Amino acid sequence: MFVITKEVYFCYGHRLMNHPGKCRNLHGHSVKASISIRAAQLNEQAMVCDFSDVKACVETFIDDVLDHNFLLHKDDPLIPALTAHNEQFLALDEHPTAEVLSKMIYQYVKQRGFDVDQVVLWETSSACACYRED
Ligand SMILES: Nc1nc2c(c(=O)[nH]1)N=C([C@H](O)[C@H](O)COP(=O)(O)OP(=O)(O)OP(=O)(O)O)CN2
Ligand SMILES: [Zn+2]
Repeated sequence: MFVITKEVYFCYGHRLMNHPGKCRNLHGHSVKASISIRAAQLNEQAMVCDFSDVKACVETFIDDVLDHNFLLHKDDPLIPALTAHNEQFLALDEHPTAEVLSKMIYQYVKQRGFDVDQVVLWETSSACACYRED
């Protein structure tokens, strides 16, 4: 099995509403997502696939949905105030943890036909979450 990995960088604000510590406060991260694609056989270019194809796929999702957005749980009481002030946010069914965001990226890239091995989201330089299946 061959595995390639492409890294992409982006930013978001969020909070973890039920967190017992400081992560319940509004704060932001400048993060790295590592998207790994696998293949049992290489293509005619001797590649799993081109790094740039992975980048083009994932950047569409990240630019449109996650980058410089404000990620909140759908029950966050801030949402009515943000809506009233016409501020942008993304309401999620789950808390916006690194685990949830890595799964969102995984599912998007998989839906676009890539055989995704795993997605790792580095939320800080010392903390990451990984989503994979099988
Ligand atoms: N399993 C998870 N734990 C935490 C998440 C998460 O998404 N999944 N998120 C947070 C915070 O949002 C934020 O990422 C803070 O993380 P933490 O590593 O605690 O950040 P610090 O910089 O304060 O940690 P240091 O130990 O000082 O590096 C919290 N937990
Ligand atoms: Zn955080």
